Amino acid sequence: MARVAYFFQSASDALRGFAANQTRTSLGIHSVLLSLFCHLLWKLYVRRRDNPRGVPHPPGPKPLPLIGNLFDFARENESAAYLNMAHKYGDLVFLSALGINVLIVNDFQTANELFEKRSANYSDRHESPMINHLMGWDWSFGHMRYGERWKNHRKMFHRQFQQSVAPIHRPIQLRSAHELLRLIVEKPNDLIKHLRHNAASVIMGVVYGIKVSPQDDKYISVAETALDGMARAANPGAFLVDIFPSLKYVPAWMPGAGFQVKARRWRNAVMEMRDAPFEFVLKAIKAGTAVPSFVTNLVTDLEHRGKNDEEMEQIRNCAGLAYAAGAESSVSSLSSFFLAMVLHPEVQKKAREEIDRVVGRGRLPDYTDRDSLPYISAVTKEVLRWNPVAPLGLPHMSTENDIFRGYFIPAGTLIMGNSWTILHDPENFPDPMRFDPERFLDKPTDQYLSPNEPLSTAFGYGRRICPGRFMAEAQVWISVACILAAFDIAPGKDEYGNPVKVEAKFSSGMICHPLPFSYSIAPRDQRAKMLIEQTQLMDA
Ligand code: HEM
Repeated sequence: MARVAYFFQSASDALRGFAANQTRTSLGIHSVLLSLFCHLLWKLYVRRRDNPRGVPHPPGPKPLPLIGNLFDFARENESAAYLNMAHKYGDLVFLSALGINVLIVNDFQTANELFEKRSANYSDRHESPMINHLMGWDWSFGHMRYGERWKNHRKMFHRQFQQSVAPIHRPIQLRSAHELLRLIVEKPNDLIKHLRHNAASVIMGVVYGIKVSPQDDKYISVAETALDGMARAANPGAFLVDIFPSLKYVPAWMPGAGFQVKARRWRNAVMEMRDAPFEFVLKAIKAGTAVPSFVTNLVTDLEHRGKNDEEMEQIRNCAGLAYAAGAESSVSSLSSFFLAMVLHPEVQKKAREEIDRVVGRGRLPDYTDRDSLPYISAVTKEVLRWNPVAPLGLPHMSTENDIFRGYFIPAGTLIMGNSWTILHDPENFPDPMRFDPERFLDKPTDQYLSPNEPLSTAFGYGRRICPGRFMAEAQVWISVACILAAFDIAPGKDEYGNPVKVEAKFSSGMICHPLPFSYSIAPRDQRAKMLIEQTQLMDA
């Protein structure tokens, strides 16, 4: 199963990995050092040219000669490492190594000033030669440079997933939540597998109208190969071509150019992931058997207005990205929810009391209950805050040189909004490590996250903020509501029948998952089991 470090790996990993792996490459170390030297000279020249008065960079650890802050980039426990730096250096922390500049933004107001108020300059993305060019991800607008092409794709995607439209996806989300309950009853030990199937079935249903199979689905297998390739390519220092982009012109037959062969194999999966379900829907439209979906609606509308190849390509690209961008994040959020419930029986109890009082025991909750279940909404928000899916956000890139609060931020700097630090700021969220839904109860019960609310940082920043967030949040909500209505969640038992001690520990990397933990999950009682079984008939 693919673990998606989606889009591209953090600059820290790339830089640290380069240091670790360069000796293993068969390309001569001397030519690498020479290229590096020329690269640094060029960067030095650019720095003098662009910043002749030597305006200081934002504060940060003191760089060493030549290698800069190479060893200051955190490689594991990133959140803790950057939180420590935030304590030492403040809202802005600047790191620089091998000509790559990284700015870490640790405070909500500062993030707002850069990503919202100066969004024209802080909405670009860095292009990875391996991922974007050689592996073929250049069609994905999540990877695209800021500009007309990105805007057109984003606009199309937004139209189908914006706040006012997102509710039309709810029937599929509700059905998938019910299916998740049934799968858990059937095989409670395969929880993570079921969460992956759940994410895939919502996205493939909404985007293509395709029903995926819980076992060995052909579309999902291809997507997983594609995403696995991206995760590997994003591994620290995996491919020198990301440090020296001109290597992308080296032909595949040259010694040491194995990366070209791998890139070609992954590229096939990337293109099939995008093209196979799309072609299926085109055929279904022709045959008159297509069901309403993102692709069906847009293609039918386009054919009505007169075919336009560019727009058709855009539909194909937007649809292809939805699974790549959305699946793993939804899995991460719901896994964190299960971990939180194992650790907090008192939260389960309160949630269940609310559900039983409002919904009763004769049915499962649905979206019509949403306004009457504020505690469930608070649990959903707390899940997104407690363990943000992308703790360091996805790096944005600055397009032009900027002076901000008297500091020089060069063009091409990677800006990481430190969502973890922002969402654990004790001023906004007292006792931040505690999983405590009550903190959201006295706040307005708006269902959706606005950019003015710190919690929105769980979905990123400014013009790049997650365009799937309305659907994503609604999916977490309905899953949380149905699971709490139907199941008891507890720590697993050891061989003597004692509960296993569970701690909240999370993986490193771009997308953060809870590390495997012991759990037991079973229907609350016979009545809950019956309700779960009945969903099969209701949704047939
Ligand atoms: C709980 C689930 C999710 C979380 C926490 C999440 C979070 C994020 C974050 C942090 C970003 C980066 C934003 C930035 O660069 O500042 C992002 C980007 C993106 N997300 Fe999500 N996401 C989720 C689900 C989804 C879903 C279900 C979809 C699709 C239906 C989706 C589509 C996208 C796309 C297309 C981008 C790229 C936007 C761009 O570069 O313009 N996400 N998401």
